[in-house]
Amino acid sequence: MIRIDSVTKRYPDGTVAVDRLSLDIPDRSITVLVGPSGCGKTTTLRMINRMVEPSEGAILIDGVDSRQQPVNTLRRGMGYVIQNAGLFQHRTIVDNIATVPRMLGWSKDKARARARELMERVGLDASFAKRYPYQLSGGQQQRVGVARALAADPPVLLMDEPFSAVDPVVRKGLQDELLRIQAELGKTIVFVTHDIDEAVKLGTMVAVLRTGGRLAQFAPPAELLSDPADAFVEDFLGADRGIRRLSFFSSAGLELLTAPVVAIDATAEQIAARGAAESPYVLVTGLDGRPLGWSEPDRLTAGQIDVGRLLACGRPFVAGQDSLRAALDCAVLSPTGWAVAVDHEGRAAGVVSQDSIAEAIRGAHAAGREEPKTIKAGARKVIR
Ligand SMILES: Nc1ncnc2c1ncn2[C@@H]1O[C@H](COP(=O)(O)OP(=O)(O)OP(=O)(O)O)[C@@H](O)[C@H]1O
Repeated sequence: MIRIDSVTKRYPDGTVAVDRLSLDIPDRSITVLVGPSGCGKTTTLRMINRMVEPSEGAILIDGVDSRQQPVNTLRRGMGYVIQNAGLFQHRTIVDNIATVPRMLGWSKDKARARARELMERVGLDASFAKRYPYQLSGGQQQRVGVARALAADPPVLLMDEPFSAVDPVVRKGLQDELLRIQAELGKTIVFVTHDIDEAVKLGTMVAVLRTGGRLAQFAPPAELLSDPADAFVEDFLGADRGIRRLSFFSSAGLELLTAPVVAIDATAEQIAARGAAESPYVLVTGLDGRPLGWSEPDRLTAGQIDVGRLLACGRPFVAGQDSLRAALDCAVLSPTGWAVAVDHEGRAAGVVSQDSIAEAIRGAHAAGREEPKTIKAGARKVIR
């Protein structure tokens, strides 16, 4: 565990960047530092690897004051990733990634083999190995930055706004990749961002800092969204935190109706029977079970169902895997107001109305109120 123990940083010009900050950063999880510009996020991160020395207080790594070990030893255990990756422009990708192993005295072959293995892990095609950084996109360079930080297999990764300079689609891909890498490798990651959505998506724990480097709240994201500590945190979280909180509730408990689902080769009797079921619409599927579209039952003619005349079924959600937020989104966007649930193979698993989803949300909130406040770090993950 990394313990930030009542740390203050006062720069020589008198600026107090961090003010008596205390945080316990749990192992093998992602802790996000978030807050407005100038609130001391970068300063805090840099105090962990001693690029900046605290003016007061201490940082303990597994109970030992970080000043008790040589700074090089400390940094060897901490990969560091920054915005725009900070790659060496005159080195190939493979040699950029091999930098730290080479510094540690690995042979060139061994370091390059390790670099190639990491390229695959961060989703970079092997054909990039011999290229130079300028021949890669911003998102690809950022992946190289992550691979380079992982090269010597440090237990800790410090990441300072690593994905801020790339477009939203690439950024989402990088975030998903980081979550996957974290699940696979179990690193202790401290991640700085000013983007609260990124913090909520990535963080096992989120520390919200306010200007002056003071801690406003330190909590798992679901708790942040349900119980912001004060008006500052509430404001920082933004207007739709109620909807965003639904990302933490599973769709597993939704009652799916299968009666209103008919296959494209349905008989007249089957269509008539479905018409009497609980929904004013039926969902037509292909012979493979995949949803094709909605229709009112009396508009369907057995044996002659015209797929082109069906109402679009929109994006379905994966029953049990996706969140209540995803299910609600599907229902809101559906022309019928009903969401389509599919299984992992994309076959229709049933349909669900907005009313049922609203009921499930009420149930989830009621259950949430009964839960203990302290959620164990690492015990939760945003569903989708
Ligand atoms: N070397 C320095 N000398 C004096 N003041 C500094 C120095 N570095 C940072 N500061 C000040 O300390 C405060 C915190 O800066 P820091 O970079 O840690 O904030 P931040 O939250 O990471 O900001 P941003 O999101 O804009 O990167 C700011 O007011 C900044 O101007």
